[in-house]
Amino acid sequence: MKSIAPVITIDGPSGSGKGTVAGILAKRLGWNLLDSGALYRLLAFAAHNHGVDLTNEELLKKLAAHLDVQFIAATDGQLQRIILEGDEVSDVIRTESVGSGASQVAALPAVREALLQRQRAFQEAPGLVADGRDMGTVVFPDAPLKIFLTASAEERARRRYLQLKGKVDGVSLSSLLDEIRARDERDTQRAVAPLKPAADAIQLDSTELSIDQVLERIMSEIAIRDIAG
Ligand SMILES: Nc1ncnc2c1ncn2[C@@H]1O[C@H](COP(=O)(O)OP(=O)(O)O)[C@@H](O)[C@H]1O
Ligand SMILES: Nc1ccn([C@H]2C[C@H](O)[C@@H](COP(=O)(O)OP(=O)(O)O)O2)c(=O)n1
Repeated sequence: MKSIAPVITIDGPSGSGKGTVAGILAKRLGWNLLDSGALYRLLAFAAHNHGVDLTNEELLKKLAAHLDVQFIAATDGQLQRIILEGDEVSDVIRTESVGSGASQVAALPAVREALLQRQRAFQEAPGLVADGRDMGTVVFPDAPLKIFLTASAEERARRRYLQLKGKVDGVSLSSLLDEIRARDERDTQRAVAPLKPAADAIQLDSTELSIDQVLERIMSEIAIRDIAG
């Protein structure tokens, strides 16, 4: 019988720490990493480059199905790199305007459908850490460990502000808070695969926790389940 690689899903709103925690966990376990939000960001970015309107579901579906993207795994001292149509876009897709575009295209059912198999293809031995909004509910419903990571909107905006300050011109805490709230609203209210905890997810509020404390909690859940060998 073909053994199926285990998956740890980490879902939650923007700025809760999913990407950071997923990246460290994948490295620690020696597992593959799926940053599913990057796929929606890449699609929004590619649509902009090709002059495709973010409401044109038919064309976005085609673009999603043919997205020419490579994820180059993190190495010591280097984060994962993302290449779109031959160009490195690891940093440019991280702006809040691309995030907002990602949230818009992500509300379209045909786009989500077109990206589903691409995401499931990341489930390879020895295991996968997958972060996003619907990893535990839709993409990997059988995952043996599902985390739903949250934090207050104020704390998430503060984290984003610290992250972007000095790198991006004109960032303000109050506009980041507005953008985060608007994205939360769109991501939780959409009809298809909305942001919500899976029934069997462990909910972790990181507002008062450091990154190390969050990791410690997740490592203890991994140990309890004995899923990482
Ligand atoms: N528990 C935490 N405490 C303080 N800062 C954090 C915590 N978790 C993440 N961060 C920081 O917050 C920012 C956003 O984290 P990120 O992992 O990108 O969130 P997400 O992927 O959920 O949007 C990063 O700069 C990260 O270092
Ligand atoms: N599995 C996913 C991942 C992201 N999305 C959408 C919704 C999000 O607002 C955007 C961007 O996601 P991303 O995880 O990169 O955003 P943050 O790092 O949390 O700010 O994409 C989604 O609908 N489903």
